Amino acid sequence: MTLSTNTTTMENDGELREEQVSKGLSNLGLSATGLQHTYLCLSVPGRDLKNVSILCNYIHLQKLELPHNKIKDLSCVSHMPHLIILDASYNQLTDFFGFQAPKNLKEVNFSHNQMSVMKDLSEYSSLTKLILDHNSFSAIRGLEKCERLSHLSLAHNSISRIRGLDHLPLRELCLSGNAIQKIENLQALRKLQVLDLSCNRIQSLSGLHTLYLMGTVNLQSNLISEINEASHLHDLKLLRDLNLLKNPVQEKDDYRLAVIFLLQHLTLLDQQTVTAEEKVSSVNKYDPPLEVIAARDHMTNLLYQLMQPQIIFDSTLPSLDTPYPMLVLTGPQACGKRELAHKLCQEFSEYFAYGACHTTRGPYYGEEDGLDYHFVTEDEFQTMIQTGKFVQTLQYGGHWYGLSRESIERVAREGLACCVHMELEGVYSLKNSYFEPRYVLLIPTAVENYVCCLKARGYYSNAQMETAVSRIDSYAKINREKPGFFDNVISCDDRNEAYMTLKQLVKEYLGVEDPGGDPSSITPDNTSSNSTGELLAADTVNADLTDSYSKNYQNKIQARMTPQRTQAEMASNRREKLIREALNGKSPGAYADLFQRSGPTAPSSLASHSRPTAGPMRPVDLGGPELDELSSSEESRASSGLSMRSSAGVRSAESPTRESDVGSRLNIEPLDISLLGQERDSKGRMDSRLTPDAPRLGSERISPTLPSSPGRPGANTKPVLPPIPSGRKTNDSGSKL
Ligand SMILES: Nc1ncnc2c1ncn2[C@@H]1O[C@H](COP(=O)(O)OP(=O)(O)OP(=O)(O)O)[C@@H](O)[C@H]1O
Repeated sequence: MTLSTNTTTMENDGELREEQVSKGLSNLGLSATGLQHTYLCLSVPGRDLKNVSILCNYIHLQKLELPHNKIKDLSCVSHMPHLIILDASYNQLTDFFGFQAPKNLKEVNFSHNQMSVMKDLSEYSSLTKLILDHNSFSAIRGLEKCERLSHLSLAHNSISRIRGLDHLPLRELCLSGNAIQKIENLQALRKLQVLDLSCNRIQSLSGLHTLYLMGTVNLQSNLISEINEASHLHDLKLLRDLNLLKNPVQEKDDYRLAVIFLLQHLTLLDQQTVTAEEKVSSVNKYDPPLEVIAARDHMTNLLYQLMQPQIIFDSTLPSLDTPYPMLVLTGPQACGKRELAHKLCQEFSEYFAYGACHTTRGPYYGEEDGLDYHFVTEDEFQTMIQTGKFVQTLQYGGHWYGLSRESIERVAREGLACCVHMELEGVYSLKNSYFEPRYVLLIPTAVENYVCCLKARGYYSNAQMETAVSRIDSYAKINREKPGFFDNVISCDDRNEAYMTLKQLVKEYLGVEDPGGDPSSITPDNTSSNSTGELLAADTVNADLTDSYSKNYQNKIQARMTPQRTQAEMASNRREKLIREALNGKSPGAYADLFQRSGPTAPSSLASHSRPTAGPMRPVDLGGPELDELSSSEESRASSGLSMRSSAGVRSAESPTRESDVGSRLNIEPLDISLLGQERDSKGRMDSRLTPDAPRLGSERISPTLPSSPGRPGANTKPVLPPIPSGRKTNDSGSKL
């Protein structure tokens, strides 16, 4: 602190007198660091002084404060070799540093004077702070050698270009109120922390992206009109305070949220604190996490569904307590999910049928409406959303995709499990629903092969391909970080191998032998019937799926499907007839036991012990409530579980052969995908074929009694894997084989 003179008498000629000096003198001072220093200070503010030549005699002054006077000449400073701080603001100085350099001069304030030209300050190498506001400078120059200058202010001058500051160790720079149109030549100011460029004519924020220590940027009252300009500041991780007030960009819709999204480290925007709520809202709006996308999608579809007139018993689908078996193949676009789903449904037609989604994209070559997708217009799709037809939807690659309730029901009415394919968001969305599918992730591990597949299709732009490739990581990350999210993971680098693995997996789920017998025994271009009487396309297994698109994939599929569909239809009709009869009490037959007991809610392969081979069948012990405890809900289940029962994985108690099969199958356990994720990490590639025998870590075992998604409705009451239908086979007379 300095002591100011209280002198009341002042000579009219504006000359500083001895007695004023003596009153204004003080030898107390505090250094900027707060350490006590003894400065020899003179402070004579606001006395209309014009002539301070008397100060030539005060050669020991270290701090001189002469603000708010009318001084035009400061040459006396040349006689103060020890001067450290000089404040000559609000005077009439025209000469910039019009004195010989005091060797240790550190801080100078010449603001509110009449200077117009900066001169070379090479001799002032000790300068740390220079305030030159409200002068008439039109260019910055002469500072090159000021190697300690950390604070420079040239506000309210006539500067139109930023230059002459290269490599200065500036921490604060103020160029407010000039005529600057462009942020330039600041790249080398690596230590800059505070920048004030307010009240200029700046339109773009480019030119700041390398200033990594920047914490505060004031751009109030400029001409910034695009929100995207904020992305130039994206890499400035220490930026906390940004002021864009009075810029045209403020008029943009959602300006604040958008800027907060782009600059998530901000704590102050336009002089207002950025709240945590704003940060969350901005992320949810501009880059919603998959969970949020899925939650919104689920909410939308559920709400629209609930808004429709409800029809009791119009659905064969289960309720919250009775999961309907579905198989969901997921993975990045063009990884072959759809082909594998078709193939699987074809070969396991007694168990699965393909659930075709709706899409607004046009059919690719060879695709058929109703078989691959239901191709609909944008309007039709939106109408379907608003009439509550969808279980989930997704906008992907500019098109809508949606799985309709009817697509699933159509399959459920046949007594079959529905097999669908979808992207990750769809999986998240389904996990919100009352469906409890098994999710099999098909993931490319050889990226080059995958890119080749994408290119081979010839449908996708480079950007689309890049997106698809980048999503591989999303799938891998989730698999790694959320053990149990996918029930199984299969590498799809080789489609044939992938199919064999998938098939093996499904057989384990179902607990069946190969429905097609030994595939290697099937010769191309023939069909044969296997032990169960199913017709199999001859090249089902051996077909080279990798280039199936180019080989008119559709024709092949159709050729294979036609006889089988007939077969499947016959089987379905038989099942439906039997179920109806059973419900009417006419014929207990093959389905009677389905309505008398509670079916297991996870594949028997997960059970830890075998069941008795005869007598009333008990559910596999999954660590859940005992059969007796469940019996109270059985009647209601029986009335609602029309197709669910037939597809609930209940095995026949009357089939010892199958029971013994079950016993031998009890060793088969679900693949340990958490381990697989780790393997992929450590090896860079997953094993292309994942077998149930794959090694696993005991601690990472998936417990069948664990809820698959904690917090999900019903998750605490259901096992992780819902049942796949037992695929009860019937001969023509309807009795079990
Ligand atoms: N209802 C849906 N919800 C979410 N994703 C879906 C849905 N229907 C289809 N998809 C996915 O949208 C993506 C784009 O579909 P597209 O038909 O272009 O690819 P595809 O040829 O079926 O891919 P793939 O060969 O992997 O099956 C695919 O990954 C597909 O699985």
